[in-house]
Amino acid sequence: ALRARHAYWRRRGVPGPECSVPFGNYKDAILGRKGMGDIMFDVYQKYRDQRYVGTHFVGTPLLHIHDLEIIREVLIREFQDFNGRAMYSDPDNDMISGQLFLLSGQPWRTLRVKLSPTFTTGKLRFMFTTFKRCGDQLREHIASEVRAGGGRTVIEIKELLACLGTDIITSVAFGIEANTLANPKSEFRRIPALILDPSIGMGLRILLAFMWPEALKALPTTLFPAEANDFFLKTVTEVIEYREKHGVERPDMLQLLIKLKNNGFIPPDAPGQVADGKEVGDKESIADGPVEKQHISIREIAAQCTVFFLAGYETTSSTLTFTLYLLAKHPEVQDKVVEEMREALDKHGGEIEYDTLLNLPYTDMVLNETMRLYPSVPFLNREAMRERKLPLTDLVLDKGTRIMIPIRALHMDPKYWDDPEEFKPERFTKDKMEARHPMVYLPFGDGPRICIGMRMGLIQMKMTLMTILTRAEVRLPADAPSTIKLSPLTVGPTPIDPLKLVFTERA
Ligand code: HEM
Repeated sequence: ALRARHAYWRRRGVPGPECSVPFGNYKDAILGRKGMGDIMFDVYQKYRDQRYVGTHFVGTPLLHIHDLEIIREVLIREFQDFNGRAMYSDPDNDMISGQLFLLSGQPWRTLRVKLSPTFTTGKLRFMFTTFKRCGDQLREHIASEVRAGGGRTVIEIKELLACLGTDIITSVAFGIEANTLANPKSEFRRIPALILDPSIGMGLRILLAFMWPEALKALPTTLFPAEANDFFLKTVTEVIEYREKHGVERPDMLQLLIKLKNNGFIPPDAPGQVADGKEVGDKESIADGPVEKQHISIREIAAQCTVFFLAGYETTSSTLTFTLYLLAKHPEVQDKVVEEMREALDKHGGEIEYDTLLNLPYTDMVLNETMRLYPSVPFLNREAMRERKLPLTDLVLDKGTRIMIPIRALHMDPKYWDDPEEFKPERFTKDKMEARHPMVYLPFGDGPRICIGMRMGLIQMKMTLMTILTRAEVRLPADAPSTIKLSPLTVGPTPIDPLKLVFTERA
């Protein structure tokens, strides 16, 4: 029966690699030897010139899109027919799985419209004081380490940035100051590690959530360990009850979600403020006309805060880890970044404020180049919401067909990038970006389902880089590895070994 299912794409004339029984094309991912993104990368290398390619995850057919115009149709122009994720989501039995990243169709649309006002530029400005407090703690932490080392010290940056990322997102999403930089044993470090640290058990659950959700639903387990689900629900419930009982308000995301719970909407910004994913043309717009009042329950808030935590913490802290590593490896780039930052600081009275971070074009280029080499999410996934032809082709897709867009492979294709392995921020000057097809670079996805936290992630990363680099110079130690070894057990790029950098006080 499996052999017959493995003929699914061949019967439709779709090219692709041979399947083996029982795993199809994903044996190495299922056995924990390679990441899902690596397999899509390999398929792309072999079938680079095919517009699309079919593979099978056990018995489930997946369609990989390589052609940039088809990608644009799926993500943007024909989005209404491809808005789903085709992922595991079972909110009735597994509360945390009722969250934005996992939903499809109308439930996704409704929730995205409700949550978008949380992520506008106006709301980011409102929450910035909360970010900044964490930045101040980071500054103190680094200063005291460097002082203790007599002006120079070695710091393991993966852990440092994970603590900082945890503190920022815990503060902004849960309204709690965890200060894990000072308390590394906090539950806010231990619990997310159960989900995010490389492990066979979690790796397999996430693999199934992406590729074979029916199997995960049939198992007597939730997506995340029960201990983590209970922890997130309990935390959110307690904080909300406390705030409501004592009339406490705080500039954070949770406050906005409490407003959604009680009033059915989040107050809009002044005109001209935009939310990620909402500046799209009529056809792609997700909200037609005014949004009705829609309340949200405490359990729903807990599910969203949890995804904000996981999506916001892991992506930004790993991108920052790679950025600092690359800047340590390329001191001339680091010098230019610091020069730009110092000028911006001078213009803003020496303080890191929201506005200080808005005009840092070279730093933006460096972050873009880092996310090209190490995209936090190595592929995008979509679902055909009805039977229809794949845009710009005659291939008829069944309803529910899973579509994969191998962004890391596109980011590394020599057809679009000279010397793709090299770190060259100059690829991202305005002119060069305008000259390139927009679909060859997709670190935040695109279309109405683009990362909802893009601006927040970028602001957070620039604040952190400015906090660190204007006070300390970072360099690779003499025994540093020339490349970073990545875990095959996580979806995003996760360094296996500790990553140490030398921090020296700047004059
Ligand atoms: C470096 C930082 C980040 C990167 C590279 C990143 C990347 C991504 C990507 C590639 C997607 C999928 C987009 C698509 O399917 O087209 C996504 C979705 C998402 N991201 Fe981010 N992200 C980052 C930071 C954040 C932050 C800070 C938050 C929240 C606090 C966040 C929350 C989300 C959510 C909720 C979704 C699901 C959106 C939906 O399905 O409608 N992300 N992100």
